[in-house]
Amino acid sequence: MTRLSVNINKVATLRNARGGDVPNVVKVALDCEDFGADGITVHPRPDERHIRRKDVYDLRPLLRTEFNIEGYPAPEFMDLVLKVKPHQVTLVPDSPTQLTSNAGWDTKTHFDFLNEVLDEFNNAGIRTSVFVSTDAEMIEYAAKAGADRVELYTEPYATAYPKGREAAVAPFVEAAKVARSLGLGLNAGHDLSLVNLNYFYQNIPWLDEVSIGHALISDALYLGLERTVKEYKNCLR
Ligand SMILES: CC(=O)[C@@H](O)[C@H](O)COP(=O)(O)O
Ligand SMILES: NCC(=O)COP(=O)(O)O
Repeated sequence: MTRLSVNINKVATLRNARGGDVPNVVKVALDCEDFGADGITVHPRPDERHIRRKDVYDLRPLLRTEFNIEGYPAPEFMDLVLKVKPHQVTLVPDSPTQLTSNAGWDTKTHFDFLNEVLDEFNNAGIRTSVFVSTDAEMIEYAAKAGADRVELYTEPYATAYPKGREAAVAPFVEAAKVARSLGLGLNAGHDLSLVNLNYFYQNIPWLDEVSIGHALISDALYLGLERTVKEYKNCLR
């Protein structure tokens, strides 16, 4: 089964536009779970422009599904994750001011750093995932560094999909095979949508998890949250 983890960053972005507590991030997360989501993802950034540290603490005791925290492993982030102890931490190589994630790790260049960080999370009993491109060497070094899983950065797939979906998915199928041969679990995310998700899943049915935020929350404006979560779940069958 491929799990759907809903990324609720965009819900927090909307809330923060006015201050206050509308929409309520915790309620939306719990509703996503009720509507069929298998997990909740947050990506707290250092400037707290969407998910705040407080949201992470508020969510932890109330979630009933898997909690995935993504981010760059700066000391503040590591401290937060080690205190909150989510089911999974996903390491992303974003700089503090970055608009959104736009690349996977160079796991070879940053091997020693990743190895140290992964050790800390592994010792704390938190499943680890490393955000990578489809480059086989990057996946191999993620495994050597101690990752339990890799998350494939799917923006290039989403961008190439309208021009030709077979060519778009081909490097991801190869990367997924490399990950499987190394015994790594496999996640995917970034710009996945109702348009491109089912084809991705059909080609890589052994995917463990997709995390989806931007398109899903945008679709919910038209379809409503309940129908949207169900439609994304249907894409994973
Ligand atoms: C790692 C990844 O692809 C997502 O977490 C993405 O970066 C979402 O972050 P934003 O919602 O800040 O764009
Ligand atoms: N890990 C990817 C994620 O959580 C959501 O990315 P996006 O759907 O907001 O592009």
